[in-house]
Amino acid sequence: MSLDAYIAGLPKAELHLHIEGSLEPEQMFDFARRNRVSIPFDSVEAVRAAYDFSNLQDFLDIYYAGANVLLTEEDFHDLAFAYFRRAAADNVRHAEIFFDPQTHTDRGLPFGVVAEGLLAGMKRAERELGVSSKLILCFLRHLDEHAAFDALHQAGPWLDRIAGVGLDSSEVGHPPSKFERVFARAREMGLKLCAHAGEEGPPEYVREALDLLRIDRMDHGNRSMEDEALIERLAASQMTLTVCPLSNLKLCVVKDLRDHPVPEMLRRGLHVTLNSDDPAYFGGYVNDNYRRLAEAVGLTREQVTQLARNSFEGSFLDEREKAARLAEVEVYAAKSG
Ligand code: HPA
Ligand SMILES: [Zn+2]
Repeated sequence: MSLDAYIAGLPKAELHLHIEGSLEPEQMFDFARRNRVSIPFDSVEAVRAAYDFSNLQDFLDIYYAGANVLLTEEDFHDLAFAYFRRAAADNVRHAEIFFDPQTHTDRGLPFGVVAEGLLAGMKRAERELGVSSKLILCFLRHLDEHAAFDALHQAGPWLDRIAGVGLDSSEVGHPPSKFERVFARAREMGLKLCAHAGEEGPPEYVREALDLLRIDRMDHGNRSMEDEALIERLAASQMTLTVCPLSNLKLCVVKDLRDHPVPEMLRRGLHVTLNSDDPAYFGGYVNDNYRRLAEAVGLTREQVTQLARNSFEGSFLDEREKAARLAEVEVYAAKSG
């Protein structure tokens, strides 16, 4: 069996996926048409041509504009279910998806329209595709602390169906320290904590995410590799890093996939996972990330299997569910060996 075929059938979890970043250009046109919203493109090709980014902010400007076509509960349901269908085709058995409520409530949508639509799509995916999932509310870090508290407050009626909080959007200039109090509040409420750190921001931001936000999982974390003490700390604590190779390539975090830090992260014993981030914008879903990285840096089958194990271990599933999913990985690895 080729490594590509092995990757295709390997059971895996996706832990870093912005649901708004799964909005494919075709869907953008469908939603715009049915909601009578105008978009500044005349064809799917023109949209794809605009996806040429030189940094995170370049991408975010287009990503937030794309979200304007999402208006109804049905839109959010359809967006989520389409993602799960695509993920199921990659043998993603479990996904923990981020959403950015402030992007929508700031345009006048009720929080409940977004949450109910996404939760309905998640429920249907569990029922029809057998893909389990959890929902993570991300605070936009370019906005202030008060806005983050407001988003957490608005989430109140849905908090029994929200697994955790995250921190995304423009990193540089918006350090984790800005959100220390709202993360402390989320922790008291029993929510899991994630934060994007070290995508473009310096190792100091990674340290703040660990020490001030006290995160359970780190999104990206690439620039941790510039700091020896931080590498050792991440290895010792086995902090899960949700790394996104094709995102890193498209946003120029790495110049070439051959320079990607994952092999060094694995060599240093970091608990790394592979994820798609914003697949509609970055040119690939989970299996594309595994395959393209494996090809570029020469991952072995054993390394690929370890990445899949890590994805379940790093999830917010309970220990019994984790064990069941991990057993599926071992059965697959043994059968395909
Ligand atoms: O990769 C990302 N980084 C920061 N914010 C984001 N929002 C969507 N994707 C990203
Ligand atoms: Zn992200």
